[in-house]
Amino acid sequence: MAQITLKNLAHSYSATPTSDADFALKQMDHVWQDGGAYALLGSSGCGKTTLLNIISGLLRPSQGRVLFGDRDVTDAATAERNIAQVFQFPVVYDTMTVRENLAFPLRNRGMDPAYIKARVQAIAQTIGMEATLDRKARGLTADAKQKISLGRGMVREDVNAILFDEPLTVIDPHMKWELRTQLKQLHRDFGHTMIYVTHDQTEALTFADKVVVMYDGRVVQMGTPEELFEAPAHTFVGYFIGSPGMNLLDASVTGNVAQVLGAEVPLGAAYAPIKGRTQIGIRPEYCELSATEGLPITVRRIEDVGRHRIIRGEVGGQAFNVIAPEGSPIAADQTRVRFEPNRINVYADDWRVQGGAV
Ligand SMILES: Nc1ncnc2c1ncn2[C@@H]1O[C@H](COP(=O)(O)OP(=O)(O)OP(=O)(O)O)[C@@H](O)[C@H]1O
Repeated sequence: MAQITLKNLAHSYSATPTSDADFALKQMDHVWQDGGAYALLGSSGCGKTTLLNIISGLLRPSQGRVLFGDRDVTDAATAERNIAQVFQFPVVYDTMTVRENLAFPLRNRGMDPAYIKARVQAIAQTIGMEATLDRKARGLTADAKQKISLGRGMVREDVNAILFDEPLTVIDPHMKWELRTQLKQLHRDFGHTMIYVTHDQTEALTFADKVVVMYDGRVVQMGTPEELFEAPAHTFVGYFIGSPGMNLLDASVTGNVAQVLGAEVPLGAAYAPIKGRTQIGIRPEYCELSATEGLPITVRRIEDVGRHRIIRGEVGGQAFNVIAPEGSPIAADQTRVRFEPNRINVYADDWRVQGGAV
């Protein structure tokens, strides 16, 4: 297992990049801790696969270095990096049995047959395939084949890291939940460094200790699910994490007061003068309808989603969402929305500004 360091890393698919826009990955410096479970999350085209391919050695970065522990592996081929990879679609040997498929990476390294037998059995149990161990892979469903791929990715205990590229895409929804939970358990049991690429926030938040959010070729935040929820470092994180995402309103901020749509909104922290486009961000969970306090809101519709209700409306002509507890009455005179001051984040040109004591 190893700590992975990305030093001064950047990548352009163009041989002659001239501007930032030509870089699929903008310059970054990051350390991924040994034994961490990371999810790499972001929308399509933000650079997740590019970054994963650089870590695995499928792609050489146009700038910077990749270190596994103290070893510089920037120029090392994938095979030399001692990693396991699981891709979006199954990679299995059809003519082999499930057992032979799972044992393959261990046999290849000349491991002891008794160890192989026990290890394959343990992995088969984890992926729920003990009963099919002696069946040929040919003829199995896509689900089952992908479970074999996952099992093979996890069978070696001595790898530096396991990289998963959207591995649950072909798995049915119920099984997805089960496999995610098992992956997390495997991480607890064996402590491998795991990097899991996905564009699904539920998948990322349930799997990872640390979620790495990418946007437009940059890592915009690396944090625990709670940090991403409470203090999104970038407006994209606020929008992307949460259902619905964070509300944003243009504002001007002086000290611990924001001016929004001509009204004063108290903030939980004090801010030095801010340059650039200033916005306040507030999660729907921390908003509340009121008859007397806050900004005017026009309610458009109310959605019942089980444990709570989503009130969809508009503030200052912009879409705005409020989450209300299930069963709480909404009166006709509740035409305003108030915010919890301590839960308001302030942004300058999309980046979170740290406030100070009031
Ligand atoms: N081989 C390539 N040649 C040129 N441009 C590429 C190549 N591969 C990716 N890109 C570009 O680099 C950017 C990042 O792509 P990448 O595949 O890393 O994103 P992603 O976040 O993994 O997206 P997805 O979730 O759709 O797989 C995109 O603009 C993409 O068009």
